[in-house]
Amino acid sequence: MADDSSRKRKVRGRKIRSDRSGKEGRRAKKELARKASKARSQNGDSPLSDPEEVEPEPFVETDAVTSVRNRITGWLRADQPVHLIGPTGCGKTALALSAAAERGRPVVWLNGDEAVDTAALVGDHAGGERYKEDDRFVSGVSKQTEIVRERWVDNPLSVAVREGATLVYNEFSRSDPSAHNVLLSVFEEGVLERPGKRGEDRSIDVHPEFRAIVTSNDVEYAGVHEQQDALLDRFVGVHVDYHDETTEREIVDSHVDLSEADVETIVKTTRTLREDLEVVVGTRAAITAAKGLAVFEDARQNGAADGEFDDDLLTDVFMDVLAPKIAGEGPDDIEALRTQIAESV
Ligand SMILES: Nc1ncnc2c1ncn2[C@@H]1O[C@H](COP(=O)(O)OP(=O)(O)OP(=O)(O)O)[C@@H](O)[C@H]1O
Repeated sequence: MADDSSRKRKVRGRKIRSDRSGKEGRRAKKELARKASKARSQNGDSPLSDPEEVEPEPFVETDAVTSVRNRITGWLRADQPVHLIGPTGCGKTALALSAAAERGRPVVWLNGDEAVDTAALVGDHAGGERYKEDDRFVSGVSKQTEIVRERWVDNPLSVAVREGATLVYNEFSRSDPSAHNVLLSVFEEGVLERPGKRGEDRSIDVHPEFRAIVTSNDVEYAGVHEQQDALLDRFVGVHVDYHDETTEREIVDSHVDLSEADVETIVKTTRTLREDLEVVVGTRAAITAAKGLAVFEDARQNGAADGEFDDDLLTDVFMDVLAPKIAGEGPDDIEALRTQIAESV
């Protein structure tokens, strides 16, 4: 994403820095969201989650961000499920949620992991209700019947296809590929089969407004959790890369209360580390480092200007932020990471 495409900006949502006008703005926005939600339910839609409320984090829109988001919403309008592929922490989830919110339909959120199977997607029997009927139709003779009524509980995919929601399925490639067989008939035939369910409503007709956005890490996309081609072919794949420097600065700035010069230093350091290190250094790392530097009072050398942090502390902070990425590795690797960070800083 080019730097020059980031001039126009718009910040939506909540900033940590809060002033009176900000609070009033949020109150007005909440009120609008409440009215929108009411209007939607009166139109027959089920407000599963208010699209205004699925975006509690600040969302920065530069031209570059808006352009990717428009590609996503465009494909959704063309009734194509969208697969967002990109490195960890580059902003896929934020984009997916923003595109979903833009549609003004209810949003259903799902996180992929090993434990997600077909039942976790479509629903399951949640035990049975058991009761006894005791007939004493002839004096002295009694007939007892035990009745077990099964209770079925729908899970996110069933709810989303029925209600015409936008399904945001984060890190979907972390789930077992066989769990996704049910998605094939959803995209192909417009029908969701619920394998465990008995009776006439075993399948659900997919609502015409149902849409899906899935995200995956570009490493896992090609890794052990490879999903079946037949499914991946149904999606359009939108590749998302790290944002340009100006956008990253805007994003960090929207999350913390630091001066522009401070944010600039943090983002520059993050981008240098991204080039120099083997571990993935996403925008999330920049935000976390900025949150740390905002609270550590000894972050500055005496008399240092905005944007100048104590080198050792900057190293410590980025070390803490990135250390989880080499968790489980030996002391040599930890030391090597520290040395590399110190050199880059
Ligand atoms: N446009 C944006 N406006 C504000 N914050 C953003 C924006 N894009 C990304 N962020 C922030 O950057 C961080 C990383 O973004 P996000 O979680 O969307 O990345 P991701 O690519 O989905 O990461 P992962 O691969 O780990 O799921 C989050 O804290 C998010 O709030």
